[in-house]
Amino acid sequence: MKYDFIANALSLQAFKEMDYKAVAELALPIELMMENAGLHLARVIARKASPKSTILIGAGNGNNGGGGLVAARRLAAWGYNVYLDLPIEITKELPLQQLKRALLYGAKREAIKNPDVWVDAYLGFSQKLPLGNLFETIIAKANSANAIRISLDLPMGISEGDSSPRFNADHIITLAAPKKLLIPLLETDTQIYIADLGIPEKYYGDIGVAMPPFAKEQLYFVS
Ligand SMILES: NC(=O)C1=CN([C@@H]2O[C@H](COP(=O)(O)OP(=O)(O)OC[C@H]3O[C@@H](n4cnc5c(N)ncnc54)[C@H](O)[C@@H]3O)[C@@H](O)[C@H]2O)[C@@H](O)CC1
Ligand SMILES: [K+]
Repeated sequence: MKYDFIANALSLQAFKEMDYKAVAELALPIELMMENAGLHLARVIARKASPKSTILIGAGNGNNGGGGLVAARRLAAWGYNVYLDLPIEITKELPLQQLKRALLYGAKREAIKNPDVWVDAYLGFSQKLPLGNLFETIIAKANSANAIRISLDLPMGISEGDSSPRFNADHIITLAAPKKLLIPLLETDTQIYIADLGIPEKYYGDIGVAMPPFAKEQLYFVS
């Protein structure tokens, strides 16, 4: 039976509670989950890119950005041409560490104008709307670019309680569980994947939902 995205979708609040509980109880460092998130993201990007593609990874000063920077590092290691768009100074410890690594691996700090692939790891589940001018300008440029657009976790511009311009993702790699905020996108051409971060099945069961079928597919393709 197909996994029911809608029946198992979580509010952001419920998702964060499950996620934080697993982190606290299982001694799971965020950095470990970020490494998994970034690798899943990099795998999807690598499938969509060609060896000559230019890949622009937009990263913000948070854990969503940190995941994007892990992907930048992995892709650079595989030989891809990786560029970084860092509209906000990266100051927080984890994303800063990931930035240092990505640069050492050869990613270039340059917001190129016409990338073949444009990755949105600018903001994730802690984004506050309205986004503000800086990010709205990036969204306008990205949405009019002739690029494959890929978002990590939640596209920038999608959050609870508001509507805003949003990064028009062709592909979304959402983390660990389906999110209610993504349900309207099931009716569109956007392709959604759910990536396993290693949260045990029990944590899903405890809040009354089913874990995506990660035992078989750790990067589960929804539609
Ligand atoms: N267990 C976890 O919490 C994990 C989180 N991960 C990733 O981390 C993301 C959440 O990370 P964070 O909580 O660090 O936050 P985000 O990366 O979503 O946002 C970063 C920061 O941006 C700032 N911000 C929010 N709205 C803004 C706006 N409109 N303009 C300018 N700045 C704004 C906030 O200060 C926020 O803390 C998830 O979406 C996911 O991608 C994963 O990497 C791994 C595990
Ligand atoms: K994002």
